[in-house]
Amino acid sequence: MNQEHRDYEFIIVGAGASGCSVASALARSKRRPSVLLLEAGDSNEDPSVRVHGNMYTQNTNSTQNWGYKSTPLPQANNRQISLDRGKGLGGSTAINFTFWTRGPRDEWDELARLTDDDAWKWENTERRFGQIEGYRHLIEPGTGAERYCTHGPDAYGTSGPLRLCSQSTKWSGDLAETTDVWESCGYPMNTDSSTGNPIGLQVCPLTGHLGTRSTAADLLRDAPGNLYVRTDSIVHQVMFEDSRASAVKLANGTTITATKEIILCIGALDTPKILMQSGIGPAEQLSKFRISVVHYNEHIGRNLRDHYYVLMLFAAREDASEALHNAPATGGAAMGFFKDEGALSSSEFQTLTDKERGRLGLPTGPTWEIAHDGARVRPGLEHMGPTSQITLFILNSQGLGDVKLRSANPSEPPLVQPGFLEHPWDKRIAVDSTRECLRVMEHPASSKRRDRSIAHICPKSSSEEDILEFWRDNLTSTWHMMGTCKMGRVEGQDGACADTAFKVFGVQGLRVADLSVLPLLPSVHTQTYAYQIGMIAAEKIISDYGLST
Ligand SMILES: Cc1cc2nc3c(=O)[nH]c(=O)nc-3n(C[C@H](O)[C@H](O)[C@H](O)COP(=O)(O)OP(=O)(O)OC[C@H]3O[C@@H](n4cnc5c(N)ncnc54)[C@H](O)[C@@H]3O)c2cc1C
Repeated sequence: MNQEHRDYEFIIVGAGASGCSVASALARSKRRPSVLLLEAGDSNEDPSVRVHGNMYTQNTNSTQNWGYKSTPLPQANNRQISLDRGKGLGGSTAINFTFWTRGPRDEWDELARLTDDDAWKWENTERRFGQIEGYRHLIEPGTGAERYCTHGPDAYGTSGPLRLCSQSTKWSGDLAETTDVWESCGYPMNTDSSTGNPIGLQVCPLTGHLGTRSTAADLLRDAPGNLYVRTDSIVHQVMFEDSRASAVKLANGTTITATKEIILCIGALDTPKILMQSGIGPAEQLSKFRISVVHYNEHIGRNLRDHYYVLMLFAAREDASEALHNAPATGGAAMGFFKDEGALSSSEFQTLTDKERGRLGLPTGPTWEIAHDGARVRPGLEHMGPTSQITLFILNSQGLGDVKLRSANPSEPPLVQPGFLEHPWDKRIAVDSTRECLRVMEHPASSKRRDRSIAHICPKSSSEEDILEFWRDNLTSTWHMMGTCKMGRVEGQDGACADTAFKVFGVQGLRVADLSVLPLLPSVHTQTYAYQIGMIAAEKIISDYGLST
């Protein structure tokens, strides 16, 4: 085993949204501690991997994606679902679809209540967003776009390192029309979702600017010399002296020592895997693979939750994509976050816990989402001619999955079994929301560009049976996995594996600061939560070690 000569005060593993946030804030703190950021993938520096126009396809670049797959899922007709995870500086933010959703203020406040910590309160998360956002307002007055986006340039932070932009310099007629169609069908407009209320039709910002994707790696720009970033460094194990995390062991056998703490930020699938490989996890997993026990915790790897979606494709009369594709920032999806009010009085609702019922009732928390994009000819589907696509997401999915070890070999991917479409609540939302999408496509307002007689990919009918079969054939992950190392006030209570300061129970010197720790599944896209987790963890570490004085 090679022992590296140099020690670091802090070692952060994983350079995604959360890892870059922790590393950047710790390294810039007044005391300038030595911080090593270890990332398995490469630097992602090549400009070709930053083309914002590839926002929906960057995840197909196999060098940037771990390429995990689920186990065959009976509730998805035994299909193995792609569980994309980004690799390289920026992590999943380097391959994601770039939608920036600040989330519901009520859910941030609920996180503050669950953790008994005001750091999570909306007013504090709003302040932190302001610190990292570098928003550019591209809505041009006089183009009609103001009707869809009433906020000004200051709704978001403007001087942070993470470039964001409003969706398009040219407001495509089709994008506006698509939004109008939903409005004609009774859905409300939300012209400013920066305020902590995502409900309604909106055009949310994207993480990119003037054709270039922004990623979490942008937080590392101009970092001081006490931040050491090392790519192509796969961590296999955390090493312990007694029960104190003291070093990490890399795939090449090198060990590197941390004198203060090790912080795992490798995402909700790899974090439980590495914890188990390091001897922290359920007894059954540790004994099955003969891993020396450091601390038993039956909940590591359990409570996996995620959003999932289906795509529906309908014929369109003409290709309206020209304006969008020629714009420096592409996008062109009319988005909508909606609450299924009917489901809130359903029998399926009654099957939920009091806690979950309370959460679903929060005024700003949506239950389903659509991204309805412009009519266009799609690569690989040219034979269909122009099509219009609805992506339909279930946001508060209740099914719990798990992450287990595949073998004792840390190079093997984890064994992941998501709990998609298992819970009656999920089925209820899938049926209600799919019927709504079909209703919108049937509405006379849709007829201007859509050829309503042809649906290429959609349920055979609006019967419950056909809709659920459609979901089983088509559902896939939204890659918003979380919850596999939940935090809580007491070990084991509600599945808690780490305390509310992110410290892993039962050991010292080890924190988890990524989406694994979230005790509730956000009702919007998750990159914003991963950045917040990193920033909040950094605030706690800085305070614990007096690094700001
Ligand atoms: C295809 C796709 C589309 C998405 N679209 C959106 C979207 O539009 N909007 C949105 O808000 N969210 C989106 N997301 C989700 C969002 O990007 C993630 O929730 C967020 O990036 C998670 O942050 P994280 O820090 O927890 O993990 P990640 O960003 O995944 O970072 C984890 C890092 O750890 C590294 N790592 C893993 N194992 C090891 C190891 N053993 N040793 C060293 N390093 C390791 C990885 O290589 C990676 O760089 C999308 C995700 C994907 C995959």
